Amino acid sequence: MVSGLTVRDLVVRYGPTTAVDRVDLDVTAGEVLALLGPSGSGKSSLLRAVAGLERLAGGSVAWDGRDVGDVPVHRRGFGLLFQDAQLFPHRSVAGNVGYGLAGQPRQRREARVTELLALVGLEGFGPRAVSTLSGGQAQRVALARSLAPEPRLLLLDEPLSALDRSLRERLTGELHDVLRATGTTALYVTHDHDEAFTVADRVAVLGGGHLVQVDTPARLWRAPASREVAAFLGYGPFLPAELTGKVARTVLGEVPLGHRSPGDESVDPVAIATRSTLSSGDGALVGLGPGALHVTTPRVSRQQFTDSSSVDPVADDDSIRLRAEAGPVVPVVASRFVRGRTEVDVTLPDGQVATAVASGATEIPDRIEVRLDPTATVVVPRR
Ligand SMILES: Nc1ncnc2c1ncn2[C@@H]1O[C@H](COP(=O)(O)OP(=O)(O)OP(=O)(O)O)[C@@H](O)[C@H]1O
Repeated sequence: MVSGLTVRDLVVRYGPTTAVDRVDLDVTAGEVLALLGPSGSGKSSLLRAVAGLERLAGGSVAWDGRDVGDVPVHRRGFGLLFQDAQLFPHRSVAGNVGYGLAGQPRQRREARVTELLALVGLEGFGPRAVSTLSGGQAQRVALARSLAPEPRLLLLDEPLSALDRSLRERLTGELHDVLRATGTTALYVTHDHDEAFTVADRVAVLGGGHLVQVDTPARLWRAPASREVAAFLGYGPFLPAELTGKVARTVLGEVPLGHRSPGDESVDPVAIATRSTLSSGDGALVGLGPGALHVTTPRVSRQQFTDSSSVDPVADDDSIRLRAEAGPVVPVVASRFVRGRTEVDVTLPDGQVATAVASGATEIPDRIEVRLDPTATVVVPRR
């Protein structure tokens, strides 16, 4: 028997707009799957269709192999958690958390409410009026309320997006822990890839209503299927690359393709799997991830290092060696000191602007030498 959620060929339309276009998706029991994508990509429409809040224009939604298309929202056994906590203002915190347990004996209900408040870090908050809660506390109460009836599937739509960044980061970790501790099966809508990567076992990327890629966070990060996915995850700029057998050659240097010699950590097996599917005729793009460009300090102070174009490649043995070690020297656009390191925006030889990093607070001249770290790049098809 198929266990968990099965979505097949799902279509959601609003008049002429197709918001979800023939999507197939599986969430197995106990799994947390994030739906990630830019604004308007169809995430909420897909989630609402699973919940029963949106009419299906095509396809099916099933739980444990049974179609739930005709089952009304409140009978699906699915819990919902939205961006706005939507707590009942005239009930206490305990009254909110216990709302879905109305049919249970009082003692059992109270014990469950206490247990859930402890789980979300709000021990002792039961008697509080919800109007006295901070945004983060209110969202935790909403989470406890949605978990109370032990839904077989929890549907979360941007549950943290109304909170400020530091609180959001903290609650993302807590949410991960709570969902695991309760063994909750969940579908989690977010436009924030850090949030998706922290909370989910697998991430489904949507673009224009289509499912573009589904994978574990680590595999998605290391081997995005296209430039669009890579750009959405934060890679960029993208450098045109010429594929020559075992490397992708760019203006900043070479990135190894589907090949690794023993002890060579510069390409990981996941990246190899993707990169080996690129064929040399198609051309490729190398996307720069965070930290892919380093500001380097020339080891030898020579005139050649101030402008790489002035290096004579065949001058003498020494300069050939130096040339091989040097990266391009590029003009600096701007620099800033962020989180203990210096980020430097530079103009690459092809005119694109990229960010290079230097450790610590470093004095940055007008032109710097940069070097590419191939382990922080991705190679994607050019089309
Ligand atoms: N009630 C509606 N009526 C008409 N069009 C809608 C409606 N809801 C959504 N849409 C459209 O459907 C498409 C998908 O919207 P949806 O809200 O599912 O995307 P999303 O990825 O969740 O976006 P966001 O992150 O901004 O919430 C968009 O083009 C949107 O304008």
